[in-house]
Amino acid sequence: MGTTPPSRSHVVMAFDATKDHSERELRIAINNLRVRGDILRVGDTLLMLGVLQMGYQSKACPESFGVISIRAMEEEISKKLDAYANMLQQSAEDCEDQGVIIEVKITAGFPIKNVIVQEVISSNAAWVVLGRHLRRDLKLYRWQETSIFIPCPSLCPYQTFMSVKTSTNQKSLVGATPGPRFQSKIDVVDTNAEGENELHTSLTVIQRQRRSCFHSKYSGTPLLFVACGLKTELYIQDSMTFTYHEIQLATNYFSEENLLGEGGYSRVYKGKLKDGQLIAAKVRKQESSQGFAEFNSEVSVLSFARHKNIVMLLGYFCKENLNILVYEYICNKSLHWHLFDNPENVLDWHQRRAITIGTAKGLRFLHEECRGGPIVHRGMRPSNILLTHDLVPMLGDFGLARWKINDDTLQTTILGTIGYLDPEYAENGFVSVRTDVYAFGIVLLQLISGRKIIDLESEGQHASLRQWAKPLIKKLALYELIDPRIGESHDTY
Ligand SMILES: Nc1ncnc2c1ncn2[C@@H]1O[C@H](COP(=O)(O)OP(=O)(O)OP(=O)(O)O)[C@@H](O)[C@H]1O
Repeated sequence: MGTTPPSRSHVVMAFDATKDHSERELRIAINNLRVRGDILRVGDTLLMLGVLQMGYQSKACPESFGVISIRAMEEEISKKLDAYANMLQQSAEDCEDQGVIIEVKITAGFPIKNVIVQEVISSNAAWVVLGRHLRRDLKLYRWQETSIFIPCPSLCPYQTFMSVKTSTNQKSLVGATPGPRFQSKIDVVDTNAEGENELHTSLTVIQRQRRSCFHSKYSGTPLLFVACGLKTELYIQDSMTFTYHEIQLATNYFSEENLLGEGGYSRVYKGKLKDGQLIAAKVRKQESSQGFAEFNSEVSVLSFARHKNIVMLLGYFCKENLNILVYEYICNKSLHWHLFDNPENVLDWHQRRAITIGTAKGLRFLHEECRGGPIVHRGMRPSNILLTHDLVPMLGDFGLARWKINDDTLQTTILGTIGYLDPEYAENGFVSVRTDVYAFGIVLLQLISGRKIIDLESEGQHASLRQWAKPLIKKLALYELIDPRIGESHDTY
């Protein structure tokens, strides 16, 4: 190998993203790089650079580089970025154990070699590893005087390693203007190369990048870094940390009077912070390992899911076996309490309608608008819908929530409450946003009818809400579904 590269901070692994690469192929390539030990070191960043040769069209026909083609490219890049981020999840976790961060970047540009060169310069890379499809292009580079080529084990599809001198020889090496290191949106960059011979071509690049952030405790966290390169997750974690003492004081040392309730995995205490903010502190039962998974899930999901119909996580405390989540306090109990435990003040039709719409908005936000991809709540039921004093619904209890990084259904352990589980999930463990939509449908039936999942006062099949409601819905006898306690107050339309 000879020379030691001047900078060890970045290693670029470039591949042709126009071609298909399997997860296994990428994992083997990265593993091979890791086990060598001389290229990737602790503290390094491995940039997985996928190059799409889409810009070629634009070069041939620049006027076609309009809004439509850019949009198509953006979509293609986003799709690829999601797919590769997904495929690299496991490798990123492996690398993280070794102190190496993986970044994924998809760039559409032409000519492909200039795109790589630009990236090498802008990331100040110490090494470049080229995928086999790109290898033949290597001949075109004038890098030989500063490069060392290393043959790779045959299994590895990334067959050429190259060390580049990034500090002194940048311009003479490549002759392309360095692009911005991180971009916060998709950018179109046109640069005229100033280098020699074949590198005298115009370079058109559209790119998008993500930095991997694989939470060491909750691997379901998606890649959220679109381009800015900031470690958003770490920032949130640091700023959201409470001390144990703060929570102790706020809850009057977790006194019984402050106990709001007890779930399967935790106890929830009301409290008041020094600045007057009311909180609900959810303390995990130490014996519960499922509780620890739930704790991580809530932190990961609620750190990013902020919406007017979603309970806000203010912070948390986490030390060894002691995990506490700190939420804003929601003052008016749960929908379950209002529907089933508060016979004196029955919710009227309009209130139920507003609660339905607010709940649906919270759910739509999770499924369609949340940063980082769809979130499946998996615990949609009236006891997890908290109400404010003016009956605004707030979705809570994200212990079972999962990121859904792509559109495929995800198979998982079946957790949830019987009666709200859709058949696909209950029978096979396939979870998707439809899991929540089904549960929402059941909650909707409960809001309309005021009935529990199992009505102990009814007999036989009629005891089950779903079996009771289904034939009525089928024959469109919808008025028969309506809670008799609200009489004629409903809006027929
Ligand atoms: N942010 C909050 N504000 C006010 N009360 C809350 C808040 N979060 C939870 N609670 C209340 O604390 C109690 C326990 O909540 P938790 O979510 O742990 O229980 P659960 O949903 O009943 O049970 P499980 O965890 O088994 O699903 C419930 O009565 C709930 O209404």
